Amino acid sequence: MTAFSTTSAHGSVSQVTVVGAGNVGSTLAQRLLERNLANVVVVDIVEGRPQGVALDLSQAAGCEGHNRTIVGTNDYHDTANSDIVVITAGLPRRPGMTRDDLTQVNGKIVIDTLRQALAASPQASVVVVTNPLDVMTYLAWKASGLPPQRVMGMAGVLDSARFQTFIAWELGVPPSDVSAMVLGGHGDLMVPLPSYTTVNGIPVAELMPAPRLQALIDRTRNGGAEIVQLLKQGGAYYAPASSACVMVESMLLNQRRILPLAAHLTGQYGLSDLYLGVPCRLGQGGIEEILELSLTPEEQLALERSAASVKEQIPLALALLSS
Ligand SMILES: NC(=O)c1ccc[n+]([C@@H]2O[C@H](COP(=O)([O-])OP(=O)(O)OC[C@H]3O[C@@H](n4cnc5c(N)ncnc54)[C@H](O)[C@@H]3O)[C@@H](O)[C@H]2O)c1
Ligand SMILES: O=C(O)C[C@H](O)C(=O)O
Repeated sequence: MTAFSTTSAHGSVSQVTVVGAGNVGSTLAQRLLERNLANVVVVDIVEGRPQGVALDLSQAAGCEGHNRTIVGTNDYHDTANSDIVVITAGLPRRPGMTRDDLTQVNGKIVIDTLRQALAASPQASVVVVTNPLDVMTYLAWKASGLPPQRVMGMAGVLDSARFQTFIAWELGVPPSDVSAMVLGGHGDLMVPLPSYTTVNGIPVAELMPAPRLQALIDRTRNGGAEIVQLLKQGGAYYAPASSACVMVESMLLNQRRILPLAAHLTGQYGLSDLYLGVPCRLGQGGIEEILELSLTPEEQLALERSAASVKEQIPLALALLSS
């Protein structure tokens, strides 16, 4: 069991609200508890679901040796004074759908749940997980009225973890030896960056032929859809929960890690007025810094294409704010 203890700004044990007690939300709650990172309140619209998840996870505490608590509720009052709110509420896609097909239905859920969660925890930072990720994060930022440093989206950590895994399998090395970087929107046009991907410092392009590397890039771009196809109902949740947990941990422990995540751009990479996956330093107050990597002309073009496809969806999402 980890020995550290996380405390919030007000001196008590940190608290995380997880909105949505479905696959991603309940697995994230499990990760947070079992790493002893925070007390968790999980909230969902379905009566009984968050309560059942909380009871089940509570009964694992002795076996897992953690001393954090979890409450399951349908009432946002029970989530009061959380340090971080993670939004996982919303529909996952089905085989054949794109993430963008979820904009209308999930946009309404994100606005509604975020407003209720922030009314109870106005000091919280927000991590959005719900798809389509970059557009939902932008919508959450607009709906919240919070500074952009406190609203971010989880996808780059997941996409990079997938790239890391595929490279590790290809080369027969442990995943922990691979450091991978994927930028851009969390869609088919995401931008895996071999030039910033290494195996213990060795650029990945030196370790495999170009066509193999391209196949791993393509598999990474298709990583979510591959699992949606396999599961038939719903999408990935173990690696997404781990990825969200990494972001929450970096904030709660003020690790100030540099992680790819969806951040609000105001001219970085020549892009503005959207949320897109870029490397950020993540600490207690949220996003402390957006790092601007030097990209090749091809990488820059790929990032711009990815940004354009995210931007296309923004008006549709913003219309939900006034409906
Ligand atoms: N960003 C990423 O990388 C990433 C990764 C995995 C999943 N996702 C997305 O996360 C979302 C959740 O995925 P999942 O697999 O957990 O789905 P799920 O269906 O298992 O869980 C979703 C939960 O949201 C709840 N919910 C729906 N409307 C609600 C509301 N108004 N208030 C409170 N709760 C509400 C549902 O009752 C359900 O329990 C999906 O949109 C999915 O596409 C994103
Ligand atoms: O692919 C999905 O619909 C879920 C998620 O975005 C993922 O990448 O696993």
